[in-house]
Amino acid sequence: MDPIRTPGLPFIKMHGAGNDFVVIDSRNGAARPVTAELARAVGDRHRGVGFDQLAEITDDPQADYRLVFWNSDGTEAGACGNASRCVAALMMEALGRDEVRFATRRGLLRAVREDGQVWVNMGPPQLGWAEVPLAHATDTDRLPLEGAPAAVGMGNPHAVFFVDDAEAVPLTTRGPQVEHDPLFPQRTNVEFASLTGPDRLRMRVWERGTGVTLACGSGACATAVAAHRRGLTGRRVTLDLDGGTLVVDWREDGVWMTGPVARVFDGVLSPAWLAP
Ligand SMILES: N[C@H](CCC[C@H](N)C(=O)O)C(=O)O
Repeated sequence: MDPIRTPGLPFIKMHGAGNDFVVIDSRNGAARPVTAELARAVGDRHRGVGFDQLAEITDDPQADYRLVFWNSDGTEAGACGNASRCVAALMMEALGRDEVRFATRRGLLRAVREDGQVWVNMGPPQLGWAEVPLAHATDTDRLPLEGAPAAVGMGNPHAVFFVDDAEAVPLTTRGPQVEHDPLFPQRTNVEFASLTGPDRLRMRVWERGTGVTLACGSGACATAVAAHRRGLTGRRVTLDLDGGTLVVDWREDGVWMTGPVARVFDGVLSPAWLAP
């Protein structure tokens, strides 16, 4: 056997506005190699590859494919907007189509390519307290927490704070405090946003199970929805995140989102590393 080109587990490294992913294709009856332990090991930026989320593509009888999302702490995420866009771009290319339907824990989602941009419909926002989920009945537009954030579910929970200056927020202290607040029985992703122009927001994010990331698609959707509910913006919003700009459009049939997609490299996890 060639000692350098060894077989192993192939993956693709991608990012969407700096929100980075390892994509593993487990379709066609391939054994499902991804476990919480593997996700943690691959997610380690020093000893593994590093990612914000690992997206595993699997077979689904009702859709073109199914997506399973893992955080770098080994927990599963119910939704991931940027990985959904990245994988949709990959699958549109592979299938030679401008539209794909994929299954997630939340249900069937759709992505389309329009004018070279991949848009994903993340579904309608979940605005009831039990859907987010929150620990008890309360107004999701203004939670009884310091800073009165809004709670929005996008298949995963989000707490959105509107602040004068998102740049000034101490993300690494406020983020984990809110993530672990007892009001969120499944913990929460945390966004801080400030209005910078008409229908334009600056947003920074602390992700549940991952920490500070350069962008978060479901977080951008949740923030746009919360901003519109508060009368701060219209239904189509541009969000400037640390790693790039996302556009969200809250339409009749769900919250659509688009932004940049990059395929960075194709790699193979070596068998020796996989089974030391
Ligand atoms: N980066 C993702 C969201 C990951 C959310 C995850 N941290 C969770 O536990 O819900 C996005 O683009 O939507």
